[in-house]
Amino acid sequence: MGSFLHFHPLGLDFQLKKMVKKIIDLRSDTVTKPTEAMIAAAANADVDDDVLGYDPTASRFEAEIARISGKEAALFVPSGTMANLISVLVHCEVRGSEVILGDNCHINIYENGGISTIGNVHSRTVKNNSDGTMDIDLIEAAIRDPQGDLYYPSTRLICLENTHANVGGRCITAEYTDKVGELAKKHGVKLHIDGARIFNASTALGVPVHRLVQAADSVSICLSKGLGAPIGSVIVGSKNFIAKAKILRKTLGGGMRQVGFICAPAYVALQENVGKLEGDHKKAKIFADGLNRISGLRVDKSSVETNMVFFDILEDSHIMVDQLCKILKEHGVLMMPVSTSSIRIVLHHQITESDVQYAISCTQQAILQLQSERNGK
Ligand SMILES: Cc1ncc(COP(=O)(O)O)c(C=O)c1O
Ligand SMILES: C[C@@H](O)[C@H](N)C(=O)O
Repeated sequence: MGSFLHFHPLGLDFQLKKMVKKIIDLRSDTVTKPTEAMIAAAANADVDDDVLGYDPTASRFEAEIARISGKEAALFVPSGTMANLISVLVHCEVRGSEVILGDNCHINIYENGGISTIGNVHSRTVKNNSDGTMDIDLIEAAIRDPQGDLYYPSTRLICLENTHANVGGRCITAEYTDKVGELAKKHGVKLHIDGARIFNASTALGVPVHRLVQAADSVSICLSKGLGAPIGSVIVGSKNFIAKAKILRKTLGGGMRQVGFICAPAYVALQENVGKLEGDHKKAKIFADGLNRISGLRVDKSSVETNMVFFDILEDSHIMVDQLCKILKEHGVLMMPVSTSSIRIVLHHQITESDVQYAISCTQQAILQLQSERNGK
């Protein structure tokens, strides 16, 4: 799977809005709009100053997500990027720390190198396999020898990502995570899971979230992805870890006052949308099958485990990704180019099965249009 090209929000010009009645936004599961229930929850939230004291709605929400994840405590933060940044920096609070992470993971590619530029943490990448894991023996080989501290950074953390976005939203099993956790303990290092889509993994594997993250010392969980909240992520971990995370959140400017106003919609998302994830996964499989029936396109069906579909435009089709996305945009279908020959689509609860069929049909028509233009017909 490629990484994103220069990602610029696909701005919608006025003409586009005139031409189509509905935008089918498949760029990400981050694009959902708050539901009426979420808006009502925000408007009626019981709030207070969460810096001077605590916001009651935030506290209730944090307690609930700590319970679900099987951890002692939780902390609401504005984004998944901040959740990962804070988690890594708390684990690696000693100068000269190093984190081991996948070469294709979100923290390594899409978070502006914040763990280094802000946190002075050195990162050491290990190749991500096509299923999102890293070979256990390669992780162990990357752990620095404490005897070499005159030369080497000190390994303090290993990061996993579940589901793994850049390999297609694939799930990491509890058994694999446990093995990495055992390795971490053996070497006295900690384990963080970027669980932006951990609920998708839980749904697809049929394994509770608390079991998937049992071996982790900390987890970041996004409410703003497939769960459909407008804003927010949560860090879960021990009480001591979360206490340190709360201070660092404030240091980073993430201390929020009446935060219940945005926790309330996130709470609604947690209560109402976990059950919809299975439908998102089903729509992804339907989409993948539909694309595979279009000549010139290919989807590796084995990689479609959750709500993401990456598809390739075959070289002999002579079709450019940007050409295809442009025509689809004119028909109200938005997709995310991830390389010069592949495109990502992400399903979410605001995409219907008929939207899926319409998008497949538009893709088929666009391909035919481009091929006939190329053949000069
Ligand atoms: C796997 C993963 N982790 C972390 C993030 C960061 O979340 P946010 O966009 O809320 O910063 C994302 C994307 O949004 C993601 O896909
Ligand atoms: C763009 C990327 O950062 C985001 N996490 C997504 O999956 O859409």
